[in-house]
Amino acid sequence: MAAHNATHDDRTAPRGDRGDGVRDSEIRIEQTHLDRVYHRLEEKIHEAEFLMDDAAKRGQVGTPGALAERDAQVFRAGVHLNRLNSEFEDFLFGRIDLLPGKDGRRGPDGAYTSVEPADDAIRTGPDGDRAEIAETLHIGRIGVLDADYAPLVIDWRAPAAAPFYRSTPVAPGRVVRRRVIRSKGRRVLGVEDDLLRPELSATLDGGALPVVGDGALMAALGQARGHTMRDIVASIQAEQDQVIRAPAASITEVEGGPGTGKTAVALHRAAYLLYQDRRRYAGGILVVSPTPLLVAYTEGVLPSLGEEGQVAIRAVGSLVEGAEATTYDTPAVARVKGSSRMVKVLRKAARGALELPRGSAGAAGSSPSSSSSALSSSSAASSSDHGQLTLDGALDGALDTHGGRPGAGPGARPGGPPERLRVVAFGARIELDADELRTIRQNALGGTAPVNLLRPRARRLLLDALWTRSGAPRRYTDPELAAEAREGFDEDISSEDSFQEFLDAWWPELTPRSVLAAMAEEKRLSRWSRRVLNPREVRQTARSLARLGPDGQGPLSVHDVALLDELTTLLGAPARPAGPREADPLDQLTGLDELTTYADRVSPRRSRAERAERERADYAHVIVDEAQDLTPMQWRMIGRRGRHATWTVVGDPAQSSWSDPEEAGRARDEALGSRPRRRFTLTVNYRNPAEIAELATKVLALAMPGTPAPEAVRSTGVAPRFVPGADGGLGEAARREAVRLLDEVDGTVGVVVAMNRRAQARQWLTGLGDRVVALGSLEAKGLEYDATVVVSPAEIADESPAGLRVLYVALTRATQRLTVVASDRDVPNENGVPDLLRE
Ligand SMILES: Nc1ncnc2c1ncn2[C@@H]1O[C@H](COP(=O)(O)OP(=O)(O)OP(=O)(O)O)[C@@H](O)[C@H]1O
Repeated sequence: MAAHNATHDDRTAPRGDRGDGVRDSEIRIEQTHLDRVYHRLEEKIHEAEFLMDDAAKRGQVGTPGALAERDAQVFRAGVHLNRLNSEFEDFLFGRIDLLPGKDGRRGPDGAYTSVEPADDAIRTGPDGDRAEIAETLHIGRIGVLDADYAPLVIDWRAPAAAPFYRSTPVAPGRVVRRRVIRSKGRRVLGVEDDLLRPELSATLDGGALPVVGDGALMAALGQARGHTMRDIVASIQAEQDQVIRAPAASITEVEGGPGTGKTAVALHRAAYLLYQDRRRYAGGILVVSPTPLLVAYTEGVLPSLGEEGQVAIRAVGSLVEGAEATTYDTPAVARVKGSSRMVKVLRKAARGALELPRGSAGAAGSSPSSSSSALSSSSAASSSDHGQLTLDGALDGALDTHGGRPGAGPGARPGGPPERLRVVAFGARIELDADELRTIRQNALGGTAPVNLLRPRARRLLLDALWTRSGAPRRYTDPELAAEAREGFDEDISSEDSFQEFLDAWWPELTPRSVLAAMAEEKRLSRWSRRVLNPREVRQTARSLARLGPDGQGPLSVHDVALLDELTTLLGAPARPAGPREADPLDQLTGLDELTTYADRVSPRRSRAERAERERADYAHVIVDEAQDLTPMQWRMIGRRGRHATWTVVGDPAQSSWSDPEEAGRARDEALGSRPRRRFTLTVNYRNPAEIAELATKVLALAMPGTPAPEAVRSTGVAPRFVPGADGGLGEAARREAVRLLDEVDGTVGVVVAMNRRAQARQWLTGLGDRVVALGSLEAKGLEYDATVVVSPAEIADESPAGLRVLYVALTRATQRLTVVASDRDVPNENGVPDLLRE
């Protein structure tokens, strides 16, 4: 596609327009239609309010069935009301004028179903081709029918709306004119038309079909950017529409360069899937985004499309319940933590942590005070119902687990797990020593089951060993009597608090955070990562984990979160006694849309943990944005959340900040499984003007030689600006350029720096207001600004092995203007152009 010159003047210059008179009268026509739509919406709101009232009255009937019905009705009416009451900025945004359909058939919404025009739709005569418009459809965020069930507005996701997006001058189908309507609240502000069959003289109600403006896309692209992304529902392009409406089954993979609309398309696809099969996707759609900044940037898109609630947009560093990554690791550490080699290390750590002193691996439920209660309960030796079994007070090991405490008895390694279990049974002392306990532990740990879930097995093996040691098996020849005695033996020993205390110390319940924190000890990590990590990697990784502190509650890095998730799987959730679950009236209902999520939201009866656990596995569809950045460990984490899901994966290998794409590719294949894949490529850059795209392409050629760049769709006529900043004056130059750009553009300005300059860059911009932001190179991912200042390309490129690709990302964030500030390291030429950006 040729770059389109979209200066302000050009955009507003009418093409087929015959003056403001036509524009105004066309606006009036659309206003009349919008008034009808709002009148109908008001009627629907009254209906919904009546439904709510009626439901409230039913609530007085107390049968569970009636209550459930009321809840469902209130819920449905509430959703309906909410959607209708939402102040959609441009509720009605499109219109298509169509030729009659080939087969003359109409669908349930009253629109012709055929994509192709009827054979006799176009009449060829001496003055050229002529046709009469047979059908006009208005497209909006939700569908509205009039009282006779004729469509006033077609939902943008309905099949009848597809020609609005799909038709092109090359393949117009039935569409003669496509119109984008701009409105605010209830007022139509403007219309922009595209004529898809310009050669045709078309008439509408006997008059010529007027054409106003120069197309909506250019108008949309030229608008100033704010701090949040806008939906593109009024100007989705044909290649994007193919992705949005691709069938949900299996896996949809989308690649495309910067600015091709991958994020926008992914979010619109979520809305489309919900429209297509609300019941199925009410199970939840997960959108995984690389950074919290991108989450905040994109969060408003789905509500603007009328979809809220069913879609969770999460940063990859916040995917684990309760974990919120706030820091970034250095590239070297990130490389280790992201690598699938960590699986082996974590497996060892999860099992090895059982050997650690209590407190260092966070044994839940085994506090120091519970140890001293072991002392008192065990010293008051109890006598059993059998009168023959006594638990000795000398559970030395259990008491010694907090090494160095006064009263620590012999037989325990200071600071380590208990090394001796001693009980009195059948009038005799029975003891298991360190070697025996170790063998029992190893037997219990056999296989790959989660460590916390093996505690009952370990407990049983301990009791087996004590029973054998007691000599009792030899005393009972009658198997029935033996079984009965054994039952009593087990019951008596396990019911003692002190035995429980021993177990807590010897097989503590491990938490993922505490195991991760335990890995901060270099020697220990070296043991757990033998033959997997080299000494340098061990040292760097251990040092980075020290941030977590001894209790593991310190700040997590983005890459720590995937490790936590892996550990959660390796450790398993500790067994909890299952509490009785009250019947939820909403659960009894079937066949109602959105109930699952509603029940989830409102039911206080379901525990947080239960919800978190379900959330881990139960997404119906997973959308991964910026997929090229995920590390193997992150793919494993996301894979766990989409085991039964269908997927949409969007990304651009040329923007990957991960150093080993092949390793990540394998992990991605594993997460996605063997289901068939449907691949799409987006080819048009809607963000960058051609001048900026051209500069970025130079870096692309270095970062990924041979990769085609997407074609920029417009041009501003303004080339990127280069400013030598010299090291001492970098901040000054960056600030000066930011100020200049704030003056030149209406919207936002982003100043992108190498990650280690983030704090400094924030200082540089102090006092410039909230239209300007400082960003580390990795944080710029997915975002866009009217103008950007990229500070020292060389520093960004040298940051990591993927530095050139990260620089490519930084250079492709601007919609209008780009300034590059060079440091000495950039070796700028006399025009300030850094070495990297020259031919
Ligand atoms: N059809 C369209 N109509 C109007 N604007 C569009 C369209 N497609 C994309 N855009 C705009 O282009 C910009 C880039 O879109 P988006 O961020 O989705 O691209 P991306 O491919 O995810 O980019 P990146 O890979 O750089 O993150 C956004 O401002 C988006 O709104």
